Amino acid sequence: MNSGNTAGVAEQGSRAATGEGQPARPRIVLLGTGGTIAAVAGEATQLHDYTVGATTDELLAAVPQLRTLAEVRGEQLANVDSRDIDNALLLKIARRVDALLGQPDVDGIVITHGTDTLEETAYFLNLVLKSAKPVVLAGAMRPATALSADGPLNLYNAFLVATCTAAHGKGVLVMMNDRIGAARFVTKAATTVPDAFRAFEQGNLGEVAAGKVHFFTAPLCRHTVDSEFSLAAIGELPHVDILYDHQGAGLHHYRAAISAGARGIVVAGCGNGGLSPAARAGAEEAARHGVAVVRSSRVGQGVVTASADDAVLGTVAANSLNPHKARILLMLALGRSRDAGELQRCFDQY
Ligand SMILES: NC(=O)C[C@H](N)C(=O)O
Repeated sequence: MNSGNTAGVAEQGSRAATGEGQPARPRIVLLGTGGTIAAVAGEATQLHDYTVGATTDELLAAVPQLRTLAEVRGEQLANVDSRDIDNALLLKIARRVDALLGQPDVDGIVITHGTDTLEETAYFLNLVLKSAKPVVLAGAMRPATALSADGPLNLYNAFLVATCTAAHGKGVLVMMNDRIGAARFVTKAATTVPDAFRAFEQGNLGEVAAGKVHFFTAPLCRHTVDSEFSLAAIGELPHVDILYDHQGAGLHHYRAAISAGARGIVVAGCGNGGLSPAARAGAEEAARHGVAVVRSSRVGQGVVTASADDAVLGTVAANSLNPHKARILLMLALGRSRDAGELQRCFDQY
């Protein structure tokens, strides 16, 4: 049985034998949140301007093969475009997943989700869930009504992964276009093609090929059962803004964020998290107001390294987290400490 960190073809899981001597199928909950995987359009050739609305029951009915893999129960948590997800809905999703994972009659969870902000929800779950049971997010780049819709196979593959013993303990996973991504590393890197999700520097954890799950590797950053963050400690998430740096940037964005009550600002900085004069002045002003500033990058790949300037400005380097994932971690880390050294430790470990 391949249930550890060894690479290879993974076994599908099963439970105790039934009365007929057949192993019972794992019990998987499908949580629907919306997205293009649940979207319909007027024409099969219409790949944009579609409407999110297909229910979890309809998604399950469209892929009857799921029942051969698992005992499935569907639950509709939301049905929205993922850009509509706010902190309150993010917490609602996380709390429901957490509660389900605590039930002995749930062996794993598949979440359908819009792809635009899928990596934010996946990374948040990766940091707060306290279970080794598989949690797999799947989406689609084409609506359910499209020619060559990618949703049904992404969903089937997500169930293959969620019912596979090797998926245990690998953190929250993302299943798109036959690839198994780690929530920590995967990012949406293209606007419309089905092959939109990549982990440029770190690669995929595995792949589904010919109906078999292949794991290549496991993520090393702290996650799930090894994470210090817990939903129980969170009332509401603090206000953290992302500001995009550029030539000719203005200080007014920083002032607006501070006066709107932000407790943290993530700067999508230039190159290796470099700050323009306005961003630098913004970081100084933020420090005077007790607002944490994290330097990420607008580049999209690579590590933002700690700099001597961080000690001067009180800023924190985002490591290899893109700005939107840095925001997720900063919201959680601020719930524990505002100290720049502590925040940097979090960015180094997660
Ligand atoms: N492909 C997608 O799922 C995009 C969609 N607009 C979303 O909810 O994020």
